[in-house]
Amino acid sequence: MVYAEAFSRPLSRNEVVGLIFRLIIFDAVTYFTIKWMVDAIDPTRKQKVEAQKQAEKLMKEIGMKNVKLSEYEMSIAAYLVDPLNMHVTWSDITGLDDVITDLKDTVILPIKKKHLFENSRRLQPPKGVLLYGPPGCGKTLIAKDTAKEAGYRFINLQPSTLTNTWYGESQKLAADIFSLAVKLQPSIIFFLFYFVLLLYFNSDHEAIAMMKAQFMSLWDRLDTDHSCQAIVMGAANRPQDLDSAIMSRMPTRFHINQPALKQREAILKLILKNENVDRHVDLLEVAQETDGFSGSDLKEMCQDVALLCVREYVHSTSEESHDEDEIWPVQQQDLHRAIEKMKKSKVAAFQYVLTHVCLD
Ligand SMILES: Nc1ncnc2c1ncn2[C@@H]1O[C@H](COP(=O)(O)OP(=O)(O)OP(=O)(O)O)[C@@H](O)[C@H]1O
Repeated sequence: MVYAEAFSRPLSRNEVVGLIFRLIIFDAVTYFTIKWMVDAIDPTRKQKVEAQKQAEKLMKEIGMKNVKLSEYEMSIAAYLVDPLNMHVTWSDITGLDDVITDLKDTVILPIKKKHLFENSRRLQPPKGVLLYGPPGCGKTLIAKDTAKEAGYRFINLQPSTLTNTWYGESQKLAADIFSLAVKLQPSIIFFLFYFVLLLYFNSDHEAIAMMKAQFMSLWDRLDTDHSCQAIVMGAANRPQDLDSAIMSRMPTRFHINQPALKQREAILKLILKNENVDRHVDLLEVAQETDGFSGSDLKEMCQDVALLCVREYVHSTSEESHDEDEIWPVQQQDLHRAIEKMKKSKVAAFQYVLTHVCLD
């Protein structure tokens, strides 16, 4: 009754201003309350805040602190590496000379000599490059070296960045991956098309299907814009698991194979080059014993050997007499023990995957 009376007469100017003011306050309080509630129940909130801090630090380091980034761009930029801060060189990779030469000619040359390709419609730096082969054989290392030599910023996209998004957020994230690559150009976005990401991409969930469609169309836009200096590089263990839409966008492909005997010997030499190794150690014999090992397995095995030598030294001498220079050199039998240990752990890991992943 009171209200009816109040609204039956025209409102004064002050009353209108007061009403608008109250409405604004009410809307603001509602907005911030809902935002606070969404943030409070968002399980990825903490991760996002940390990513934001890291992204701000990295953007400052590359002299782009005034470039405005969205929340999703921040979470992707947290994995940015500036080529000037990359401590990798081609000499960190061995046994892959043919692949590296081919990659330098097909990917790096058109980037570095862009002016020679400017008037050509057919010869443009590739926008989609796929490195495929077994795990631990140097794909990530090669992608980083490519970015370093080309002088491109390297965005190492983590599968969790895509898959940990809320329902409905993934489309926004897909758009922001590409907008960030453009803002940070020249840049390489590096995807690991592994188990988690493949499950995600191959899902027939409606929201993911929409995200994928948008992802592909943005990728096409990047591909057709010749002035844009951004490349998508992907790594996959089994290219046959990749969707044909993804494969067709990565026509430049390189097979990174499991290292053969001579390559394993070269990788062992490289990994052990600064270690104290007994001069009687025969690395060819070690390479023969490590058939089926990846570069990453060899690295892990050598780290295990180094640890073994330190451990044995520490246990066999008193604490007062510990001296780094006295740790005895790596012997053939140390390497042999580490190989056997590694083989056992590979079998155990394989059995675990068979029973827990394949049978689930
Ligand atoms: N050809 C190689 N020469 C020298 N080191 C190598 C080589 N291959 C692998 N390594 C060693 O193994 C580590 C892992 O390699 P990298 O991460 O590049 O492999 P990947 O193929 O990307 O593996 P994944 O498929 O598991 O992601 C490297 O940091 C390096 O120490």
